[in-house]
Amino acid sequence: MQPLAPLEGNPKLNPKAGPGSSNAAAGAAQAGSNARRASHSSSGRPDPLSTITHASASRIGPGVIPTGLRITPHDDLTPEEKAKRLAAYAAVDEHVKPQHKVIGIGSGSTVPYVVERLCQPPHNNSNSDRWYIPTGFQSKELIVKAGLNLGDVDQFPTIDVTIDGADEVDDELNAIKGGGACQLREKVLAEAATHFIIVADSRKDSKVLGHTWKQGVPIEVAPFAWAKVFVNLQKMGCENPALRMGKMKAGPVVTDNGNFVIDGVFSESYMRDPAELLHRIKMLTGVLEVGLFVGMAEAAYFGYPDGTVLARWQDGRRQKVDATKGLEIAEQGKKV
Ligand SMILES: O=C(CO)[C@H](O)[C@H](O)COP(=O)(O)O
Repeated sequence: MQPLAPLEGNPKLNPKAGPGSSNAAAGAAQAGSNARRASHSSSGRPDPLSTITHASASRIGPGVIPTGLRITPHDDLTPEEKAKRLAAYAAVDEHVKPQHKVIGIGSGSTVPYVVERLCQPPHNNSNSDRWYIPTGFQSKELIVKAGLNLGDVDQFPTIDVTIDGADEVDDELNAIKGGGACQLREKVLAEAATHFIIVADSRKDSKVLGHTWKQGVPIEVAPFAWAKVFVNLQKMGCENPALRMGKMKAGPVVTDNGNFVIDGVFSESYMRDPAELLHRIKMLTGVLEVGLFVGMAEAAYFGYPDGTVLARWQDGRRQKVDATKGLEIAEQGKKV
């Protein structure tokens, strides 16, 4: 087997490498990936810098051209989906300001409505010089399909606002997250954000964690260490920890970071002190992140099936919010 030729060996880029040259085949194999990116300096040699793509030019597979977001008419949504949309719209309208240039996008089924609203007036007017940072594959696709500028947290370690879903939120805005196995990146983006805002439907609005989310606390672990962490969780009193298994895939769920997830149910006394529980689980060697977000959210927006949205703040304030501003577009089922 020949190793892949260096960029210079690509016959499309280097006229000297003819069809008979040893580099031709390997060069042709590379052509697809390089031709789009490479440009040439005046000497005719590829400019090495041109292989570094600007983040906004990154595209996933067939979605090379942004497809835009199809907005489902509001009346066609189920009451739960309407509630998610209203919560997302309200949070965007209240927290994303024109001066915000770096926005973190969470994961789950509520977050697409966040992106939908960000693509509508007046928010879309600020999008050309804004960067969007995903918390995983799903949100990356959302950003790319919407034609928004895609960045990453290593380029933007400080984020203006991150908006994300949650599996359950308690009275003090502590949250369980990781139902979609994205908790590691989600927590990095929540922590990097000046404002971290949760959006959810009313089923997530709870008093004590574990009351409505019965699946347990999602814990991301290094694959080789999963069994050791599993036993340590049992020793802590975790009830029936479960290695999360894939659907339509033999074996465990593998996160966007290549790790496994253990879901651990803990007693109510543990769940009433999520800061202590988080600390204890995180101290287990092999644990990479815990889906307990303690004291991180500034506000949470809960959509109710009757069309109202409740905003809860970390200081205990509760407020009904008008979430209907963006619905004019949503009601028409437009594409943005
Ligand atoms: O933490 C998450 C993914 O890891 C999600 O934000 C959480 O599961 C909520 O998802 P949804 O909006 O679908 O209820």
